[in-house]
Amino acid sequence: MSQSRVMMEVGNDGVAVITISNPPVNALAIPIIDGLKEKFAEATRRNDVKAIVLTGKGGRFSGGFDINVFQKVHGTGDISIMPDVSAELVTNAVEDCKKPVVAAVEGLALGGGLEFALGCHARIAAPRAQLGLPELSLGVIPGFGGTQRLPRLVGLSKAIEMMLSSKPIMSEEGKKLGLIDALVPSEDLLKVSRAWALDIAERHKPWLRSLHRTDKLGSLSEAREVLRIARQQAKKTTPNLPQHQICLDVIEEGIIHGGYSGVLKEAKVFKEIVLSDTARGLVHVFLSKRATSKVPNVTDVGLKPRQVKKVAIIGGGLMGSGIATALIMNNIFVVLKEVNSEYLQKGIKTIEENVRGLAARGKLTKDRAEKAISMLKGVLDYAEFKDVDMVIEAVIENVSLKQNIFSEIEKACPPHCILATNTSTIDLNLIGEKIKSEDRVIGAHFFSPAHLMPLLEIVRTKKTSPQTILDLMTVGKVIKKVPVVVGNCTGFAVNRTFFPYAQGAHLLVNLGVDAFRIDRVISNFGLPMGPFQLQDLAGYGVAMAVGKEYEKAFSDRVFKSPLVGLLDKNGRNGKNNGKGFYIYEKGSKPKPDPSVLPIIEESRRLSNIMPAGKPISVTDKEILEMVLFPVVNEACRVLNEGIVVRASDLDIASVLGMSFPSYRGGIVFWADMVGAKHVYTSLKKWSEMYGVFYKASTFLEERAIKGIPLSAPATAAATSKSRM
Ligand SMILES: C[C@H](O)CC(=O)SCCNC(=O)CCNC(=O)[C@H](O)C(C)(C)COP(=O)(O)OP(=O)(O)OC[C@H]1O[C@@H](n2cnc3c(N)ncnc32)[C@H](O)[C@@H]1OP(=O)(O)O
Repeated sequence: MSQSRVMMEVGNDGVAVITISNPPVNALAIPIIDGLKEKFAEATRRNDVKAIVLTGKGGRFSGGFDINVFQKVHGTGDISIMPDVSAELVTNAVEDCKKPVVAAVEGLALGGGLEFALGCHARIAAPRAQLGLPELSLGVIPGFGGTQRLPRLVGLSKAIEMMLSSKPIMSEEGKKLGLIDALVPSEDLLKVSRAWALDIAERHKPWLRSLHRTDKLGSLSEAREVLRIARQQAKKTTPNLPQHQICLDVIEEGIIHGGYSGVLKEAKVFKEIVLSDTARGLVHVFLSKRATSKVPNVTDVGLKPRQVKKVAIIGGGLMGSGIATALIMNNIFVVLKEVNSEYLQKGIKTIEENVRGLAARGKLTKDRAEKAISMLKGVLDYAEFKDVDMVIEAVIENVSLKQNIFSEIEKACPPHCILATNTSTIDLNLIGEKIKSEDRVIGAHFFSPAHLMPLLEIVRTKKTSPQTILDLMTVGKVIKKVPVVVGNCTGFAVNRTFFPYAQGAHLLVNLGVDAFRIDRVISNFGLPMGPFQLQDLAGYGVAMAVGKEYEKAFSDRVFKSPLVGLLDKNGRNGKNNGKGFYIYEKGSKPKPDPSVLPIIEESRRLSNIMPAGKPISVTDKEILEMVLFPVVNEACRVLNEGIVVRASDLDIASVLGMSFPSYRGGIVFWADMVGAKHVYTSLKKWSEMYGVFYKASTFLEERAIKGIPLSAPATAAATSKSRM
């Protein structure tokens, strides 16, 4: 097996070309590592081999160590699965090889892939190859010597920037930095690399071992200063991520005690950090994100996605204009329909501002921005709908209005056209009730701002055809979203799961807990802002409108807080009108607004739930759990009802739709780390103290009692209830 995946060919020139072949990205799986060990040993041994070229098949050098192995380590806790690559292979077999080794890099060299190239004696690259060490984004640090060799090739500051940001550079920049020795057209890559390797063998070119170089490191005091500043910055920007400080410590070891000492420390620390909760969470998110593109009976039944070239959007409000922006920026023609020219012009203006704003921030070139804007056409009737491939309705949340629109578009659009709605709450069966083509009705639930937020929740009904789902998934990918296919229910997967989030926070405030403390606890946990600041941002109108929907759908477990109504009555509408829980001043962080306190007091008086009229006393941990465990509880109901294909889809949806911290792996993953039993017993206790809002779901109760993880696949009984 290993032999078939790492190939070696020895040419008449005496150069052995060792090729990694593991499509699609030539990940360094364990058989590949074994194959590399074997081929390097053979090439070193053979007398007819003068020099070696290491390359990857299919236009990609390597996407790094096989991330699935991390998952196995996490599942088993057995770190011995990890092979010794850093010392035994990259250092001893490659860098200290008796024959020169040149890396021929094309497409990408990431993580362990780049680390192999760093261990070679020269690196020749094709244009636009991505070079990077993204390990920190997986919660680990580079483990094949990257923390030592990269600073020695590109300088300390640049190496730290590349590792801490996890962002790759292009081979063109790599050439300027000295990471790449020569940049050559793809077709010449192997030819030039072979010649380069022979030149080293014949001493026409220098035989450089990266680990032995010191010329780019600067003096010890300069290096210490660079590290000090990097540590300070990392502390500020990534306070919950241990891998950043650890990576800097490992880099420092090599600077003080020499590269090989650094390599040894790196290997030791790597084995510890790979087992950290952060690595578990981030690896889970990486693999789960890719799993969302596998939808049973949709992506595995041989259907081919049809191309969507032209989309009509009905409604140019905040959502409609954001969706239109996302589409035109990715080369899809958009027809924007509004009811009158005033609204239409407003919608078009918003879209143009969105696109030009992105160009101003350097996200796309001016030319690309103008091209995108030219792909938009505003209309006031349905004439242009005759050749659209998809319609996305994005009008206000009104059932009969949506039903009328669906009847009209069914007549105006061609028979293959996807009929999508961007509703965030209304039952899709209701929206499609009055038309014949219910198989083409689907939810395209974007998150605001739609041109920036990465999640696309695709809502299917029992009648939606697999082709329609596949086509919308494809559009999602074209516009660079992560499409997650979910079933139909109030709030769908994300908003439904998170409806108790704001309610839990309100319940605590009404029990006497300080609102600003709650926000602090939640943002320290890793969400970008707490629930009250989030409500300020969305405006209280949204909170009141969706609150009513949830009261209708989940009357057995909602908490009705008088607070939002009171804020509204007092003329407050959050950030919109500058009167929220916080004071918003340009250029400074939001500050708690003391004038909101009497309104909170009034709410407490009205709700009258404080035990014996006194505020409850809780720890920060309890605050966190009293806000998030009800969310976990609702997630359990979503899983039980089969609203998502797999638990990890809900993790991805929570990370991308709600900004749940990715390093905690998503809502279900986090709950399993905390333990279903603890979630259940806590909820049980609080439901006895504070009422039905905390009542544990049967799914949670069963799993807690039986010791089954919440993420374990549903039982046969539950599957039969699936809404997918
Ligand atoms: C010890 C070492 O220091 C540790 C390491 O090397 S850790 C690994 C470091 N490398 C990385 O983080 C790179 C991770 N991969 C990526 O960023 C992207 O996959 C990529 C830029 C390589 C390619 O992106 P793209 O073309 O959009 O394809 P993408 O869908 O992401 O990946 C294609 C397939 O390759 C898989 N894949 C990509 N990189 C992988 C890796 N390092 N290990 C295992 N599988 C990998 C993906 O899971 C996906 O599998 P699927 O088809 O079954 O869903």
